[in-house]
Amino acid sequence: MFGFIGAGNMVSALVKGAHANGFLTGENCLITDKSGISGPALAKSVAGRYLVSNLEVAKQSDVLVLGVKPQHILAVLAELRSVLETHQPLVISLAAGVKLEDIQMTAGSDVPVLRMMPNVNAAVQASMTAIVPGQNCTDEHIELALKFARTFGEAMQIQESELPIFTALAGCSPAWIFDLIDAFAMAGVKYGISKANASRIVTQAFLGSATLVREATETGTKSTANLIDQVCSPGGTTIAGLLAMQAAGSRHSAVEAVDAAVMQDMILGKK
Ligand SMILES: NC(=O)C1=CN([C@@H]2O[C@H](COP(=O)(O)OP(=O)(O)OC[C@H]3O[C@@H](n4cnc5c(N)ncnc54)[C@H](OP(=O)(O)O)[C@@H]3O)[C@@H](O)[C@H]2O)C=CC1
Ligand SMILES: O=C(O)[C@@H]1CCC=N1
Repeated sequence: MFGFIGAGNMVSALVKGAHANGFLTGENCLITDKSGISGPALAKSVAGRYLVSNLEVAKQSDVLVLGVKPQHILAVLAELRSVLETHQPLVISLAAGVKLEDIQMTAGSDVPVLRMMPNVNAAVQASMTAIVPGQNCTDEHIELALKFARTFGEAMQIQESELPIFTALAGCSPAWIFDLIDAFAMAGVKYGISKANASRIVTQAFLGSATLVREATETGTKSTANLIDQVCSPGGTTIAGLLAMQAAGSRHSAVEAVDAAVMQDMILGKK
């Protein structure tokens, strides 16, 4: 049985993806929340069961996914500690920043805990998800977590020290990419195209470019630099635009975004 505490943006995306895959069904999915609004709606959409109490969900779950904000996760774990120590479900934290050490200490020293960092693209089974197992996780726990994560995209096991940069590059980047898509679409509007058409054009460009990069890098045929060269005709429109974009700080702003996210991850971890 999979239990979800929190039914917000991330859990909704992940449950939707895992349900589309057929992994989560009405039979193996329990959901709870705080307000009694988002949880019942999510449970209904996947034919899962909504329970009003965190403790009830924890008692009935073999895998307990904590999808509450980083600021709330330790309080929720403290509330559940005695149930977790007795039942020993695999506890999966989605929280950015909050360290395994703190999760373990609050959940109880024998409880298997694991950090997972998915992203909202899980809703369309296109997340890039990392898992970091804690000291009590067995190979079976790790396999189960990877199997679960692969129902809503790709998944990999990494070290906890790599999670801040992974969180920036995979967890946060969808928002930055949505913002870029919106910015290019607004440029289309400036030139008289409707926002809807401009968004559709730009979205297909992002989708196609990402697919091409993945194919070229996986087959080892071309690097991203080769692909850039392929589009930039000498004296053409693309090189003019690319140099303008770089002069405006596009590359620097990407690194600045990552730096700020990594810094915020550290701040969340200290709270
Ligand atoms: N959003 C994202 O793209 C990503 C988020 N994450 C992580 O996922 C976690 C959730 O983020 P996100 O989904 O965006 O947050 P949301 O605010 O959308 O959702 C948080 C959920 O937690 C519930 N909640 C809060 N307190 C309690 C409580 N005491 N008991 C039970 N439920 C509670 C809320 O209930 P209610 O709905 O009733 O208010 C809500 O459903 C965070 O830790 C974040 O770091 C990780 C990767 C990506
Ligand atoms: O903004 C956040 O903190 C969460 C973690 C990664 C994406 N959203």
